[in-house]
Amino acid sequence: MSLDELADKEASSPEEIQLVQSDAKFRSFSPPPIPIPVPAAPSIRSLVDSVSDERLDVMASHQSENGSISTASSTVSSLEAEKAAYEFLAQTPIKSTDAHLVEFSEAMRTVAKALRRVAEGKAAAQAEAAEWKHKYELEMAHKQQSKIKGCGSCISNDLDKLASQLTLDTAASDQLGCCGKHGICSHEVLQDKVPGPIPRPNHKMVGRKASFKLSWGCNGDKNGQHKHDFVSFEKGDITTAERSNKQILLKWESQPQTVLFITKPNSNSVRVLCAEMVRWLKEHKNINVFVEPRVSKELLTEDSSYNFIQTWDNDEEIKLLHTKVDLIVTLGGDGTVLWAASLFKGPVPPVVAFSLGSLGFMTPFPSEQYRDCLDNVLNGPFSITLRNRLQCHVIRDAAKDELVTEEPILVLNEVTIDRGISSYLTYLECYCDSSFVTCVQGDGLIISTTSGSTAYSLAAGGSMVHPQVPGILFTPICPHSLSFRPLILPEYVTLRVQVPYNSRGSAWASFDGKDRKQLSPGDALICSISPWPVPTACLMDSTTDFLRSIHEGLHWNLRKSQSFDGPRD
Ligand SMILES: NC(=O)c1ccc[n+]([C@@H]2O[C@H](COP(=O)([O-])OP(=O)(O)OC[C@H]3O[C@@H](n4cnc5c(N)ncnc54)[C@H](O)[C@@H]3O)[C@@H](O)[C@H]2O)c1
Ligand SMILES: Nc1ncnc2c1ncn2[C@@H]1O[C@H](COP(=O)(O)OP(=O)(O)OP(=O)(O)O)[C@@H](O)[C@H]1O
Repeated sequence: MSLDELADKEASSPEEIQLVQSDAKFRSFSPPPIPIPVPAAPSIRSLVDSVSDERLDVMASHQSENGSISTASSTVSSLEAEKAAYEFLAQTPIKSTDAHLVEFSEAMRTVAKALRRVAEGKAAAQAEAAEWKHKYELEMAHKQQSKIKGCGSCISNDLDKLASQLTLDTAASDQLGCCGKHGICSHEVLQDKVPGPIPRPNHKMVGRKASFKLSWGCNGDKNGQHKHDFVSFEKGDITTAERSNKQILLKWESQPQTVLFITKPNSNSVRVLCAEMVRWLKEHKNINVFVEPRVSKELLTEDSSYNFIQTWDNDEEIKLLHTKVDLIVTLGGDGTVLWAASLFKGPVPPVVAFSLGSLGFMTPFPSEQYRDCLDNVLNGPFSITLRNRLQCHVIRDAAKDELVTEEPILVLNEVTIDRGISSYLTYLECYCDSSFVTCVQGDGLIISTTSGSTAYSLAAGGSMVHPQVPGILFTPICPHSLSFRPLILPEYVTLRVQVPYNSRGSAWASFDGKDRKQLSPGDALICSISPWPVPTACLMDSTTDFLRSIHEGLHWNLRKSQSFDGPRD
């Protein structure tokens, strides 16, 4: 449905529907209710004319569409239609004050329609501008990268040079020369830059990144092959050449050297385990360790021999972390994995999540066996789940410059748009690419990744989806409608959620359950899948870990088995 049709649909008043339904009473058949627009400030005569004309149009359309009613409709004359309209108008007197009100409300609707069109146009232009800006930044980054020849994984002498670059630099065009056509090397994975100005190199954090290779197992055969062409159309027949969702393996090409620890705060058990693991990694594996500033203080206060740990002082240094860190270890629950992911606005190193929380959907590694687990991961190869993230842009109606958008926010679970503390229904207009999806009237809407499908979206009635399935979940929260089922959309679409001007209040967006932002009428939120997923290490493989989580974490479909004895066929 186009915006105009939508606006027209909204503009149809109860009187218009009433008009058709009343009119239908005079006929020997009952046509379905078809809204007949009431003209602005009508005279009785013109109203009658328009009603009889419309009536005839309706008859004509029914004749052509449905043969069974054509005989009855052929007996209806324009005279009868006019008479019917007069009778109806006599039942529904229109006073002159009503006529003014009708005229006034029509004018208001026209203004509202025009305002909405302007807002739509502006939001679309802003989204497009943001997209072009992003493309431009990537293009510039690629140009800069292409100046630097060679590949870090192939020319070891270049590694130090590369480490001092702000991004790990490998021209995309060099990829075949670098690692061959099978697999994606770490330099390809990490070549996209964090958007924004190029940060300066920080000598305090200089280190070497281990290179690795990704490969896709095929029908259980882990042969390291990765086909880029999933679909073939040889001889005009379209076939799926390869199934797209394969278990991905990460194989180190050089030894990982640096591990970043992200830990749940205010937990004694986490603090003790962190200290133990850091020391073990340093003493037994000679690994460089980064920790958060809070943890660095804690460790150094406890024991000055932890002076080998590294940390950061400001956000600029956090932006560089992905170029230094080979692995992230999280100690906590799912919230700690979300926190770790939120630190990386661009590429994310593989995450090894140890379970020290209550549910631990995304934390498959048992902390008691950390030595074996870390040994396996550091030696590789190991399975990973590539968890898509959503990139969310808030676009303010009040933004003076159309190019000015707030920094994008990346979420691993979901972005939620709800009514906040307001007691009014949330009223949100939703678009998918350029198509209108629906208006949400209820407590709000969850736009979730498949990883987030087992979090808030699940609680709101959304389906559980395997994290490797490429999709975006569209789940309403308490919709005031009997028919609003959750949707799953393909991962390549862009969603836009707009707070319309005629909304009674603001909406609030929250990102992975944090960072609430107010969305005033006219503001919009634009979401699409980010090019930077979170690779999480699997204990077994993606599917086994997922099924284990829903069984053990959520007790999915737990029921006592029926006893053997009893009635039989
Ligand atoms: N009604 C609800 O179920 C509800 C309400 C608000 C937020 N949340 C979820 O909480 C998340 C934030 O998590 P937190 O730990 O920072 O907050 P939190 O401490 O409030 O924990 C929320 C719970 O959600 C679980 N969880 C988080 N991500 C999950 C996932 N991907 N799959 C399964 N369970 C998951 C956590 O283990 C925890 O038990 C939000 O992203 C949102 O999905 C859920
Ligand atoms: N490194 C961190 N810095 C700041 N806050 C953090 C950090 N790690 C986790 N948090 C926050 O602490 C809260 C609790 O963390 P987490 O969910 O991991 O533990 P939990 O609640 O014990 O586990 P579970 O969610 O499984 O019950 C979350 O809201 C999370 O955002």
